[in-house]
Amino acid sequence: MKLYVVLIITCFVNGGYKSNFLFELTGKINDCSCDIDVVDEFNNAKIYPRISSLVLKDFFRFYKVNLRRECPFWKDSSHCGIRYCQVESCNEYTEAAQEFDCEETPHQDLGYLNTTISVSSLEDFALWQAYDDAQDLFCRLPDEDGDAQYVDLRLNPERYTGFKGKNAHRIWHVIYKENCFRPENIYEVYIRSSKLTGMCLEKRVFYRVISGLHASINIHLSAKYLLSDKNSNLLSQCGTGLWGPNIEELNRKFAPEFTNGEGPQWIRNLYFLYLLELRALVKASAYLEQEEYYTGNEKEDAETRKAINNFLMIAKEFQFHFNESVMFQETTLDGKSLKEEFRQHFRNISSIMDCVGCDKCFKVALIQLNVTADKPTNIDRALKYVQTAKENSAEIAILPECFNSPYGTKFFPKYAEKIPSGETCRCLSECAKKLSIYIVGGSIPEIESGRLYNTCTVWDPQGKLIAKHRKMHLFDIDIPGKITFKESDALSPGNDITTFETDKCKIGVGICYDVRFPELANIYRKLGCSLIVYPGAFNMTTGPLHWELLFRARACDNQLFVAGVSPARDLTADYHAWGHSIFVNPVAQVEAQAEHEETIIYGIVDLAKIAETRQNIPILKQRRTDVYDISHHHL
Ligand SMILES: NC(=O)CC(=O)C(=O)O
Repeated sequence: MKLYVVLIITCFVNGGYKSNFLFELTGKINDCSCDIDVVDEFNNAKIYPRISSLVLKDFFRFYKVNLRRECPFWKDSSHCGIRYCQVESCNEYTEAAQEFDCEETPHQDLGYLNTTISVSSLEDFALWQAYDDAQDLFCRLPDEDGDAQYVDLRLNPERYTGFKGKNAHRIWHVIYKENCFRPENIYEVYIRSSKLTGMCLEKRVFYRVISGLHASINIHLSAKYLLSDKNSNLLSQCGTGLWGPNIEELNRKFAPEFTNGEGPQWIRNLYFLYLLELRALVKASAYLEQEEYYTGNEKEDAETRKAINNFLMIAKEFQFHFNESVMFQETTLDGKSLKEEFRQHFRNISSIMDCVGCDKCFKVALIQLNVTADKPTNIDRALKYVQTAKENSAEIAILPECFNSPYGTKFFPKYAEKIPSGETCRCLSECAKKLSIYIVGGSIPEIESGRLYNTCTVWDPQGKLIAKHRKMHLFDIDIPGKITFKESDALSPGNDITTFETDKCKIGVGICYDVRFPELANIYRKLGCSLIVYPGAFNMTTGPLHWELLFRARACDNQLFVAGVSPARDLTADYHAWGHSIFVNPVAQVEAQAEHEETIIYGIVDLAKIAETRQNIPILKQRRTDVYDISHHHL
């Protein structure tokens, strides 16, 4: 058993916050025999310093959690909010206290989940798992399932909750309305403290625990608030903005004048929860004193054990513990069923936590550009669209194949540039840096050592060239009476597969005709790509025939996201592009598709969708590699 709950609560209650309130909180803690000041003194002097050092121990620092577990109660549409999961900024309390009137506009850095774990930590986790597996576990632990992963709590401070807009309210509504005991004829979501006394002790306790948890979350969010996101950039790690305490926010959440007088009661409930958890730890001390706190590092494990024992000794010294022995006294059927109801409600609330959207997604912009014969115009227009993409919160902007030159072998020598010294590259680099955005630079004719290539460059938000893909499969086709095209008359093929990393996921790159070759997409999937981008210019013959089919097929085969970005159709040009830029999800559904005119379409890459698809239709695990080798067959 880990001490997370009490750790969290005690950290919230630690001194300091009280002096920031515009109101005083003193006196008795409801349903307990102890004063606020007594708890403060005990906590600040004895508990908080110990917990602050305990949370740095690996055993507590790394927390195993399944971030992908389905919400069992409703389809969680907050799953993939734009940009990061975040807590909405709130203006004022509404009638229903503890509920804010919130704007939907996200604070851009809030909620970014940092899943960075060092290699040595990963090695340690394997040891921990082996150790856990060897134990006799009598119940199914919540973190047992295969999709659970460790997160480093130090890298994911409490400011992150994943709550967003209506979904956050829905979660609290369901918790309070459907999973809290309520006095009869009270229909508001939050029960006024004066009405709580109409319920028996057990039901009051339940309500106070939930309200205390809610208060602790709100205090934490105010304590680590995004004060300014000036220095942050879209794909950089969490924390590049300026974070700190927001006293106004704290007061808006708790001051009596903003909360119909209820805020101070919510804080009292947090104290109540603190006492209840302290008591729970003391009750479990016999067990906790024997726990090994195994992480594989003997020295640290011994230190952790020692620190826990010391902590428990101190906790036992506290004289005003919550007296749970007066609860569930009735041996009647009613008394027993109340206890069972208690258990069920707590279980439900734990499951509801899976409905807290966890953002593992990002927005990509597919820029269907009208390409002209004038190179500077093309570049200029492309960059303007990148700016629009950024303004619409896209984190990656993708340009079409041959975006700086008309598509045709006769044009390639004239428009070709060196990479990265050519003018197009310089502009892309500058733009990526200025806007702090990833740019997948469609493709341009490249010249190197006298050879021409059809090449895609990728730029990171610092303006650095992080990948370069030369079209591997040249577009040489002949459909009599329809279209004849021979890229190999002018171009040489590239010989390298190309991926690049963002801090969200790995991305594979192909160009147009490359999409027809499933092997390439298959390799990208094997390399761990979550998205494959194909700048591409199909035409009026092959476009209607195969464009959508191929993108859906690549997505379907590999259960990942696929984006195809075409130039807009220009009927005055030699080559009539099909357009129809397309964004396909891992279940092979078209999530966005353009017509043939110049436009931007957007797609959301939701990494959880990939995991879900692979779990639901596990083709990647069911491959019969034992029978696919044809070298043994007589053909
Ligand atoms: N233009 C291409 O490279 C490919 C294409 O149009 C097709 O495959 O069809």
